[in-house]
Amino acid sequence: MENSLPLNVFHIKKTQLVINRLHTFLHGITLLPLFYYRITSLTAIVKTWDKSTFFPQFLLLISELILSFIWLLAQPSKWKPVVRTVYPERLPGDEKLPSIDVFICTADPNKEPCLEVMNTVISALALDYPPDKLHVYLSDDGGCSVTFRATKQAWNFSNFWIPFCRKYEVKNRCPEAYFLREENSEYPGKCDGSEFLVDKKDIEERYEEFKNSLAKIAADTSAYMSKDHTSLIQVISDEHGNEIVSDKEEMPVLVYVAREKRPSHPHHFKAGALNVLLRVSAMISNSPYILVLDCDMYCNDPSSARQAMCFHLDSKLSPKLAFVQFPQQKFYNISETDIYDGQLRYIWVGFRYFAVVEDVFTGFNLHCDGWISVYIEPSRPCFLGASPITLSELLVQHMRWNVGLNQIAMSSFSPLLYGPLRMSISQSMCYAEFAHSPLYFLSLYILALIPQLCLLRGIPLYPQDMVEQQRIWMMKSLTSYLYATFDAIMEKVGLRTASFLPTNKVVDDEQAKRYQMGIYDFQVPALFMVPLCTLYILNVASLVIGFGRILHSQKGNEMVIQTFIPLFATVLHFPLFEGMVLRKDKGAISKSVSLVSALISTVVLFCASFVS
Ligand SMILES: O=c1ccn([C@@H]2O[C@H](COP(=O)(O)OP(=O)(O)O[C@H]3O[C@H](CO)[C@@H](O)[C@H](O)[C@H]3O)[C@@H](O)[C@H]2O)c(=O)[nH]1
Ligand SMILES: [Mn+2]
Repeated sequence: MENSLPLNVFHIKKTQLVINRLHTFLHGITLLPLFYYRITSLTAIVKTWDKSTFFPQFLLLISELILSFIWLLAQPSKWKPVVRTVYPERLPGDEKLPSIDVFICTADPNKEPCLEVMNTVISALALDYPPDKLHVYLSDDGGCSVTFRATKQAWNFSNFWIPFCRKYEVKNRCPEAYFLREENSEYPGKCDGSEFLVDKKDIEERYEEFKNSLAKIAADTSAYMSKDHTSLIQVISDEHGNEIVSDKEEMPVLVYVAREKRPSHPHHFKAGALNVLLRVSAMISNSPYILVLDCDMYCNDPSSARQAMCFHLDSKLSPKLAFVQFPQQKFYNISETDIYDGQLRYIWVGFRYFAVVEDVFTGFNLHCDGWISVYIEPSRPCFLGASPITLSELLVQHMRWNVGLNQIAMSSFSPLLYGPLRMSISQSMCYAEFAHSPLYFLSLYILALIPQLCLLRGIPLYPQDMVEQQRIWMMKSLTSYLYATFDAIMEKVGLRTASFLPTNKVVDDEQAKRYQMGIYDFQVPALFMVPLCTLYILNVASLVIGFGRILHSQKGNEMVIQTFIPLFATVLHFPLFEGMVLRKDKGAISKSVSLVSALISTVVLFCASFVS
């Protein structure tokens, strides 16, 4: 009988949707005057053919076009944000669940430590899924005896680890992470009693033994990676002579696979390894679903497979569903950067070799063929990966990804060409955003060089009236708008009647002269000048103090971006500085205004230091 309750639901994040769309709209609107200015000034330059300004303006136009292009491509992915929730407890009984093959790839024991790889293998073996329906395949692209021997040790340890996890419903089934973080408190019900403490001590000792055995293997086995060897496929089983667990629980299958490699034959890296696993698993377990993991991505939540089944067994989704994707920015080893990806895919496409980002490319092809995918971000991350922790590793990793993205962008599979006929425009745009993101380099080089060189040569690239507009708008906002609001409120509550003060049309010669020369006339009532001068002094003071802090304190880095605002204000309103300090003419800011402003600023600064 069909269960009437849904296995999964999704909600549109309405507030996020409104914010995103508003942002798209506002950003889009602001781009228009920028391009209008760029194009009109370029046409004017073309008419006079002034080479010194044409090239910088033209390069800036290119840079802004690229940035706007990628910005535009990024919009569909923000258009309709959704959250998905799954109900694994509504899944049919274990006997009705389909079987799963887990693929784990490793390539090089020198770069991917055996202990880490084996932890991933063990966490996959310990998934909360019927053991007769779970098969874990480890592809060893290095074909190293170290990895092979370590796999056997991992199997031996799992024979104790898995029953322990099942008995105490351990949530974190990656042993290294479990012993590191002591998560028992999550399940106080199961994990108090003295029996637990005895069992835990026992399993902890076994884990130490396991680690020692790996260290021993590493010490006396060669980590040589042959590029010329036949294949080795072995279903790992209990070896004769090993301690036999008396009441042995049922275990999943673990298979070690080192594919054949020949120097003359391209092996296609991870995609090649995955396709070999597809063929090998077809002979052994041939499960309809596969879970693909990198060797550094351990299972952090044993229910991930069941969570994915909430989509695959949903009769509305399943006919078209190619894969379930879990979030890509969850790491166990980092502070705040980078990417991992754990995916469940149907056996269909084999994995595409074409580019070194086989994950993006395979996903793209599946979507082009009419398959759909779902993305789920549970509050407890299902998988945790390792991210590079040195700049060098990070830059190399991103270079590989971007080589792959460029391979796609520059081919006939370019998402904007290949996609729109096969999938929706918005979906093509999402892939195109990825594929074209390497182009950022061009924009950034232009922006990092051209305005700077033009500044040295005295060539203006942005409209002059933009500066004036900004400056006057700020002056008006800080004074006229403020007082106008007060006035209106006072009038509303009957404390004052509104009046129409006509603007002065009498022209003073000196004032007219200054106006013609573009010099500000600061003969303005103190009521207007004092707030402006006070805020200016405060901004300058905070800039100076802030810079000092950045140079002298360790946490200074956090403050860098924050100095941009006072820096901008200081530069934009430089005429106020001239008016207070440098100018001596009649239009300068009066001494009394400067003095009062300086006094108020000091009081504010004093109070601020008092508060902190
Ligand atoms: O010839 C190879 C090279 C790599 N790998 C494995 O591929 C996985 C990913 O390699 P890694 O060096 O960890 O690359 P990352 O940049 O961290 O991986 C990201 O980028 C890859 C595409 O470049 C995707 O395959 C991964 O899923 C994604 O997490 C690892 O398990 C490797 O062992 C192989 O099996 N054979
Ligand atoms: Mn990785």
